[in-house]
Amino acid sequence: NIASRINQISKTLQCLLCVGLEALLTLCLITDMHFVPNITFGHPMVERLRRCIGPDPFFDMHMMVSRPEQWVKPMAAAGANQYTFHLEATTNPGSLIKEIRESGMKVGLAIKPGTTVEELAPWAGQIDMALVMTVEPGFGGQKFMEDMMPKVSWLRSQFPSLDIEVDGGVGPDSIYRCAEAGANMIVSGSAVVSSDDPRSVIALLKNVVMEAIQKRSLDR
Ligand SMILES: O=C(CO)[C@H](O)[C@H](O)COP(=O)(O)O
Repeated sequence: NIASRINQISKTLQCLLCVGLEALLTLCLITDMHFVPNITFGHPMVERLRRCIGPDPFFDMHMMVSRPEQWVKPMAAAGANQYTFHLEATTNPGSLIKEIRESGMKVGLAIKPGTTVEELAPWAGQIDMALVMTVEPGFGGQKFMEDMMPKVSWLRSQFPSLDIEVDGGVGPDSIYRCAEAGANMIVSGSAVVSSDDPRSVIALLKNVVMEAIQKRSLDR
Protein backbone atom coordinates (compact mmCIF):
# COMPACT_ATOMS: atom_id res chain seq x y z
CA ASN A 1 0.00 0.00 0.00
CA ILE A 2 0.97 3.63 -0.46
CA ALA A 3 1.93 4.31 3.16
CA SER A 4 4.33 1.39 3.37
CA ARG A 5 5.77 2.29 -0.05
CA ILE A 6 6.43 5.87 1.10
CA ASN A 7 7.96 4.52 4.28
CA GLN A 8 10.21 2.17 2.31
CA ILE A 9 11.31 4.92 -0.11
CA SER A 10 11.97 7.32 2.74
CA LYS A 11 14.01 4.71 4.63
CA THR A 12 16.04 4.00 1.50
CA LEU A 13 16.64 7.70 0.89
CA GLN A 14 17.70 8.25 4.50
CA CYS A 15 20.08 5.35 4.18
CA LEU A 16 21.42 6.71 0.90
CA LEU A 17 22.04 10.08 2.49
CA CYS A 18 23.70 8.56 5.57
CA VAL A 19 25.99 6.21 3.75
CA GLY A 20 26.40 8.31 0.60
CA LEU A 21 30.07 8.88 1.27
CA GLU A 22 30.77 5.18 1.63
CA ALA A 23 28.86 4.07 -1.47
CA LEU A 24 30.53 4.35 -4.83
CA LEU A 25 27.44 5.63 -6.56
CA THR A 26 23.82 6.44 -6.09
CA LEU A 27 21.56 4.11 -7.97
CA CYS A 28 18.02 5.13 -8.83
CA LEU A 29 15.71 2.23 -9.54
CA ILE A 30 13.12 3.49 -11.97
CA THR A 31 10.14 1.22 -12.63
CA ASP A 32 6.95 1.93 -14.53
CA MET A 33 4.35 -0.71 -13.59
CA HIS A 34 4.59 -2.00 -17.16
CA PHE A 35 8.05 -3.46 -17.86
CA VAL A 36 7.97 -4.67 -14.26
CA PRO A 37 4.95 -4.84 -11.94
CA ASN A 38 6.12 -2.09 -9.62
CA ILE A 39 6.39 1.66 -9.64
CA THR A 40 8.98 3.86 -7.98
CA PHE A 41 9.71 7.38 -9.15
CA GLY A 42 10.68 9.36 -12.21
CA HIS A 43 12.86 12.24 -13.33
CA PRO A 44 11.20 14.92 -11.13
CA MET A 45 12.34 12.98 -8.05
CA VAL A 46 15.80 12.48 -9.57
CA GLU A 47 16.06 16.23 -10.07
CA ARG A 48 15.14 16.85 -6.41
CA LEU A 49 17.58 14.17 -5.24
CA ARG A 50 20.33 15.81 -7.27
CA ARG A 51 19.54 19.16 -5.70
CA CYS A 52 19.43 17.62 -2.24
CA ILE A 53 22.56 15.42 -2.46
CA GLY A 54 24.67 17.81 -4.54
CA PRO A 55 26.63 17.61 -7.77
CA ASP A 56 29.19 14.94 -6.93
CA PRO A 57 27.58 11.54 -6.45
CA PHE A 58 27.37 9.56 -9.67
CA PHE A 59 23.72 8.87 -10.48
CA ASP A 60 23.04 5.68 -12.40
CA MET A 61 19.45 5.28 -13.55
CA HIS A 62 18.41 1.64 -13.76
CA MET A 63 15.47 2.07 -16.12
CA MET A 64 13.18 -0.91 -15.57
CA VAL A 65 10.68 0.62 -17.97
CA SER A 66 9.11 -0.01 -21.32
CA ARG A 67 10.07 2.37 -24.13
CA PRO A 68 13.23 3.60 -22.38
CA GLU A 69 13.81 6.00 -25.32
CA GLN A 70 11.23 8.41 -23.91
CA TRP A 71 13.11 9.22 -20.70
CA VAL A 72 16.64 9.85 -21.98
CA LYS A 73 16.43 13.63 -22.28
CA PRO A 74 14.38 14.21 -19.10
CA MET A 75 16.82 12.08 -17.08
CA ALA A 76 19.86 13.89 -18.53
CA ALA A 77 18.24 17.22 -17.66
CA ALA A 78 17.48 15.97 -14.13
CA GLY A 79 21.18 15.31 -13.49
CA ALA A 80 21.62 11.63 -14.29
CA ASN A 81 25.17 10.51 -15.12
CA GLN A 82 24.43 7.07 -16.49
CA TYR A 83 21.35 5.65 -18.18
CA THR A 84 20.98 1.89 -17.85
CA PHE A 85 18.25 0.39 -20.00
CA HIS A 86 17.02 -3.14 -20.53
CA LEU A 87 17.90 -4.94 -23.74
CA GLU A 88 14.45 -6.57 -23.60
CA ALA A 89 12.70 -3.18 -23.58
CA THR A 90 13.86 -1.83 -26.92
CA THR A 91 13.91 -2.90 -30.55
CA ASN A 92 16.81 -0.63 -31.45
CA PRO A 93 19.61 -0.74 -28.85
CA GLY A 94 22.10 0.88 -31.23
CA SER A 95 20.18 4.11 -31.72
CA LEU A 96 19.32 4.28 -28.01
CA ILE A 97 23.00 3.94 -27.08
CA LYS A 98 23.79 6.80 -29.47
CA GLU A 99 21.03 8.98 -28.07
CA ILE A 100 22.18 8.42 -24.48
CA ARG A 101 25.74 9.36 -25.38
CA GLU A 102 24.60 12.46 -27.25
CA SER A 103 22.69 13.47 -24.10
CA GLY A 104 25.99 13.42 -22.20
CA MET A 105 25.40 10.29 -20.12
CA LYS A 106 27.24 7.01 -19.84
CA VAL A 107 25.48 3.90 -21.10
CA GLY A 108 24.49 0.84 -19.12
CA LEU A 109 22.83 -2.21 -20.67
CA ALA A 110 20.90 -4.63 -18.46
CA ILE A 111 19.67 -8.15 -19.06
CA LYS A 112 17.00 -10.06 -17.17
CA PRO A 113 17.74 -13.60 -15.94
CA GLY A 114 16.05 -15.13 -19.00
CA THR A 115 18.18 -13.21 -21.50
CA THR A 116 21.43 -14.77 -22.63
CA VAL A 117 24.71 -12.98 -22.41
CA GLU A 118 25.30 -13.68 -26.11
CA GLU A 119 22.39 -11.32 -26.85
CA LEU A 120 24.18 -8.56 -24.98
CA ALA A 121 27.62 -9.27 -26.44
CA PRO A 122 27.18 -7.42 -29.78
CA TRP A 123 26.68 -4.17 -27.84
CA ALA A 124 29.39 -4.68 -25.25
CA GLY A 125 31.97 -2.66 -27.19
CA GLN A 126 29.66 0.37 -27.22
CA ILE A 127 28.56 0.51 -23.59
CA ASP A 128 30.18 1.53 -20.31
CA MET A 129 28.52 -1.02 -18.10
CA ALA A 130 26.75 -4.38 -18.45
CA LEU A 131 24.21 -5.20 -15.77
CA VAL A 132 23.50 -8.86 -15.13
CA MET A 133 20.30 -9.12 -13.10
CA THR A 134 20.53 -11.75 -10.39
CA VAL A 135 16.78 -11.61 -9.65
CA GLU A 136 13.76 -10.88 -11.82
CA PRO A 137 13.69 -7.07 -11.87
CA GLY A 138 10.97 -5.23 -9.99
CA PHE A 139 11.38 -5.83 -6.29
CA GLY A 140 14.06 -5.84 -3.64
CA GLY A 141 14.40 -8.62 -1.11
CA GLN A 142 14.52 -11.53 -3.54
CA LYS A 143 16.87 -14.51 -3.47
CA PHE A 144 20.21 -14.20 -5.28
CA MET A 145 20.32 -16.35 -8.45
CA GLU A 146 23.73 -17.95 -8.37
CA ASP A 147 23.14 -19.53 -11.77
CA MET A 148 23.64 -16.08 -13.33
CA MET A 149 27.33 -16.14 -12.40
CA PRO A 150 28.48 -17.91 -15.59
CA LYS A 151 27.16 -14.86 -17.50
CA VAL A 152 29.39 -12.60 -15.42
CA SER A 153 32.43 -14.87 -15.81
CA TRP A 154 31.94 -15.07 -19.57
CA LEU A 155 31.56 -11.29 -19.92
CA ARG A 156 34.65 -10.71 -17.78
CA SER A 157 36.70 -13.12 -19.90
CA GLN A 158 35.57 -11.48 -23.15
CA PHE A 159 35.62 -7.84 -22.03
CA PRO A 160 38.32 -7.42 -19.36
CA SER A 161 37.87 -3.67 -18.94
CA LEU A 162 34.07 -3.46 -19.08
CA ASP A 163 32.22 -2.43 -15.92
CA ILE A 164 30.05 -5.39 -14.95
CA GLU A 165 27.31 -4.90 -12.38
CA VAL A 166 25.18 -7.43 -10.52
CA ASP A 167 21.85 -6.53 -8.97
CA GLY A 168 19.51 -8.61 -6.86
CA GLY A 169 19.98 -10.41 -3.57
CA VAL A 170 23.58 -9.29 -3.28
CA GLY A 171 24.92 -9.09 0.26
CA PRO A 172 27.62 -10.53 2.53
CA ASP A 173 26.56 -14.12 1.68
CA SER A 174 26.65 -13.77 -2.11
CA ILE A 175 29.30 -11.10 -2.68
CA TYR A 176 32.19 -13.60 -2.85
CA ARG A 177 30.61 -15.40 -5.84
CA CYS A 178 29.92 -12.10 -7.62
CA ALA A 179 33.42 -10.75 -7.08
CA GLU A 180 35.09 -14.02 -8.05
CA ALA A 181 33.02 -14.18 -11.27
CA GLY A 182 34.26 -10.71 -12.20
CA ALA A 183 31.60 -8.20 -11.16
CA ASN A 184 33.11 -4.84 -10.21
CA MET A 185 29.88 -2.91 -9.59
CA ILE A 186 27.47 -4.05 -6.93
CA VAL A 187 23.86 -3.16 -6.21
CA SER A 188 22.80 -4.09 -2.73
CA GLY A 189 19.48 -3.02 -1.28
CA SER A 190 18.08 -5.17 1.53
CA ALA A 191 21.44 -6.29 2.90
CA VAL A 192 22.45 -2.65 3.42
CA VAL A 193 19.14 -1.07 4.37
CA SER A 194 18.14 -3.79 6.82
CA SER A 195 21.48 -3.80 8.61
CA ASP A 196 22.00 -2.05 11.93
CA ASP A 197 25.38 -1.05 10.58
CA PRO A 198 25.00 -0.21 6.86
CA ARG A 199 28.50 1.30 6.69
CA SER A 200 30.17 -1.96 7.66
CA VAL A 201 28.09 -3.93 5.13
CA ILE A 202 29.11 -1.50 2.38
CA ALA A 203 32.74 -1.68 3.50
CA LEU A 204 32.66 -5.48 3.39
CA LEU A 205 31.10 -5.55 -0.09
CA LYS A 206 33.63 -3.03 -1.36
CA ASN A 207 36.60 -4.86 0.16
CA VAL A 208 35.64 -8.23 -1.29
CA VAL A 209 35.24 -6.69 -4.76
CA MET A 210 38.49 -4.69 -4.53
CA GLU A 211 40.45 -7.77 -3.44
CA ALA A 212 39.08 -9.79 -6.36
CA ILE A 213 40.00 -6.98 -8.79
CA GLN A 214 43.54 -6.87 -7.39
CA LYS A 215 43.87 -10.64 -7.59
CA ARG A 216 42.75 -10.62 -11.25
CA SER A 217 45.26 -7.94 -12.16
CA LEU A 218 48.08 -9.91 -10.44
CA ASP A 219 47.04 -13.11 -12.24
CA ARG A 220 47.20 -11.42 -15.65
O1 LIG B 1 16.11 -3.41 -8.53
C1 LIG B 1 16.09 -4.48 -8.02
C2 LIG B 1 15.10 -5.45 -8.43
O2 LIG B 1 14.48 -4.88 -9.52
C3 LIG B 1 17.09 -4.83 -7.02
O3 LIG B 1 17.30 -6.17 -6.99
C4 LIG B 1 16.91 -4.32 -5.68
O4 LIG B 1 16.43 -3.06 -5.49
C5 LIG B 1 18.17 -4.52 -4.89
O5 LIG B 1 17.69 -4.93 -3.73
P1 LIG B 1 18.02 -6.29 -3.03
O6 LIG B 1 19.46 -6.19 -2.65
O7 LIG B 1 17.08 -6.29 -1.88
O8 LIG B 1 17.78 -7.40 -4.01
